[in-house]
Amino acid sequence: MSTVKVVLLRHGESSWNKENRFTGWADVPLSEKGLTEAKFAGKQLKENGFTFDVAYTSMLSRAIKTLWLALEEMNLMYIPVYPNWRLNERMYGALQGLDKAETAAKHGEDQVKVWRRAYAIPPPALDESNQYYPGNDPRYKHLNPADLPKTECLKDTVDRFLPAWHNEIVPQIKSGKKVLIAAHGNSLRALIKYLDNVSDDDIVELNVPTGIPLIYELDAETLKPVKKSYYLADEETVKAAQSAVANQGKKKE
Ligand SMILES: O=C(O)[C@@H](CO)OP(=O)(O)O
Repeated sequence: MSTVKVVLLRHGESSWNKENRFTGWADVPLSEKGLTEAKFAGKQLKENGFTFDVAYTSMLSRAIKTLWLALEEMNLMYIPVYPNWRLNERMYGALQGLDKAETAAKHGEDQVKVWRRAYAIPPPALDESNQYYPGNDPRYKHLNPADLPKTECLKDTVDRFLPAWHNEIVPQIKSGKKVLIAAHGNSLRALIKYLDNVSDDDIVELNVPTGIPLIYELDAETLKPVKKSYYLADEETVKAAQSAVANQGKKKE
């Protein structure tokens, strides 16, 4: 059976990850730590013998910059890079910009966990006057306004991500290209849910750390995983980074 590898990379720490604010489609930059994580991810990929023919990313700077820095480390700045809005982070609606711990103190940790991780329950929507409404952002001017979300649960993110997977990314993989996907915590959870067929309940507990490449080995025909995906880092580092993400929704003591 022939197999293909596809690599998923969540962007490095952003300034709002650092400040613990809900981000979604808000276009915030990488923090200093995030810049370092992105370069380190590229270094790790190179040292482990990975190379790529084509890369996909979102329309958001933190994922694009992560990809650029990783590709620079790998001497792969010449490969085609396709930014696609369908790979954007899950739209966090009216929560965008709010402090996660303060929101937990105000509405309760359980409610915040629902807003952060429930599969089918979206956070409150933003309206068109909100500074983060994507309809006011020139990068989305070619999109049908009906496609622009005002909030999303993970199910909505799955629904808008998968057309990019099936129509853009899969044909590249099938033509023998090695693909790197640089995206976001929740947009990658959407893809992981699909690839691993994770149940609606189990996906609630799945967290993706920043800046650590996640390797999928897929059957070249069916594009189903032939073994469990793995991060390019030791288990302890990954677990600590995943629980740090999970704990962002807790109140401050
Ligand atoms: O704020 C966000 O957009 C995401 C990713 O940073 O956070 P969370 O892990 O809370 O879904």
